[in-house]
Amino acid sequence: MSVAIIDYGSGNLRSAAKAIERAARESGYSGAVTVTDDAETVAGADHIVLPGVGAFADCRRGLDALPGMIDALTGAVIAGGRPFLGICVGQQLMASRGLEKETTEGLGWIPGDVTLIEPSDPALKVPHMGWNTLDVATAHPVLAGIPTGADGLHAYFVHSYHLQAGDPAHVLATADYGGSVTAIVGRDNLVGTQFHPEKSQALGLALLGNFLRWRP
Ligand SMILES: NC(=O)CC[C@H](N)C(=O)O
Repeated sequence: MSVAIIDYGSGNLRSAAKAIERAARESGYSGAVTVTDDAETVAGADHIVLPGVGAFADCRRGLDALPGMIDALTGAVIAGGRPFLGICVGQQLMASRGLEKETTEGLGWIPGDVTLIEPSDPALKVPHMGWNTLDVATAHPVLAGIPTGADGLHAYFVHSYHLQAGDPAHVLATADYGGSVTAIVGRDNLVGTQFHPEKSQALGLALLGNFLRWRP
């Protein structure tokens, strides 16, 4: 058993790795947690996590720059059906395209574009930065046991863009920020969070533990 966290120079990996290690300990996950830039390690992992901060295009370039990584990732996740978690821009990369500053091709796993959020209330600043609750559209194993809705636990967001899925069934949860903002996308063995589970305290720890237990 192993979980690979892909290191493609996008930063923020330490906090993601630490949170996943803690979730692994607390959920009794016995596998290794590895931060790696090696395509073969990703190809052999049982669970795969793609974090990401910064601009969509920079993240795409970073991923492309790792020899064999896109093929290894696609092989493991799409052909192999291994459980995948994208975090923030790692989640945005699941889309067909990112429209941040320039148009950049995504992995195309969740049809749709990553577009600027436009809160209806001008007092709400972009980036959307801070804590927000989740409204669940479709119950999902990674959300098992997590209180959601207005009285639910809070997730931590830092973003200006979100994934507008072409198929509404791919949006598993939203947050309200002057309108609906995509919070979690997914289908089959794929899941992605716009918020940062590694900074989302109780909600994040529970979600990461659920992800490690997930056998889609
Ligand atoms: N938090 C970030 O790194 C920002 C992610 C992405 N560029 C967005 O604004 O949606």
